[in-house]
Amino acid sequence: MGQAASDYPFLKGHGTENDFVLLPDLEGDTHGGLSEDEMAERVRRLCDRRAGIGGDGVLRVVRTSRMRPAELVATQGSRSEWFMDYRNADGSIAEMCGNGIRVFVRYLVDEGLVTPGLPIDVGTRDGNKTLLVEGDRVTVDLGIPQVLTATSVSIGDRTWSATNVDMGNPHAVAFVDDEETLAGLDLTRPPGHDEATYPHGVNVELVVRRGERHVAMRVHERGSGETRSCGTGAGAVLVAAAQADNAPRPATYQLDVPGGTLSLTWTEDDHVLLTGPAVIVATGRTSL
Ligand SMILES: N[C@@H](CCC[C@H](N)C(=O)O)C(=O)O
Repeated sequence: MGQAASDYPFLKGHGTENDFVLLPDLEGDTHGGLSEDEMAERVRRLCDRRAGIGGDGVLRVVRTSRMRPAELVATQGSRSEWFMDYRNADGSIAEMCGNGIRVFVRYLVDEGLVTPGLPIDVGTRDGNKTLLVEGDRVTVDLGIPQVLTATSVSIGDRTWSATNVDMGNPHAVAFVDDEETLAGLDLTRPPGHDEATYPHGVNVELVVRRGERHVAMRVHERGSGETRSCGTGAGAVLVAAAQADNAPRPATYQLDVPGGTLSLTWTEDDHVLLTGPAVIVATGRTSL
């Protein structure tokens, strides 16, 4: 009789339906021994929506001090006790995940590992992020965005000029004419983009206006495909919209995504704050 593959705990959660498999690995001894290739393969199996659990990405929850020496460079000397080791559904590593980190902190609160109502620090490959949990809402400070040289994106035979926003990870934000255009876009494949501008790929947000300080988006995420929300993408949309509107700071926008609604503020000191729900919906064990 063959030996059963060893199983390990997981949780499933989402923030405005940007969904994730969480892997508690607090001491780094459950997944920390895998090579990068083995971990990428595990992530692909977990995120598979038919043969796996299903998700836009994986959030490994690990103490910063328990990251392997080879991974420590990624923590950028983080002062946080907790590190969000994030991977996209295709197994690729990304610098940051704005919805994922909110779900990550929901897990820490539920487990009694941090205190709600007080600022919580989490390390990421884009440095330290600070979050606040207030009831069912979780706010993350996404830091200071960088607006880079304008670019363009294309879908089918249509091309739009786009705002190039670095939120720690790369984004291109394009405004389309109307709701009908937005609803009709084919996002089953990555939108065309300038490879020289985005040598490591890009997350593309397509946006329409719905009212004053109120916009809606669809998103194609690098490494995950079309998702129902994207937190860093939401931050990039805020920046592009507020710049286009010449909005005084603090500038607060409502952003509708297919999976719900997010609130965003660009503060006087240049930080982008993202607020919305973040929930855990299942827990279990798997040997995937
Ligand atoms: N869904 C995330 C973004 C995840 C990373 C992204 N796909 C990338 O490769 O940069 C979010 O909520 O920010």
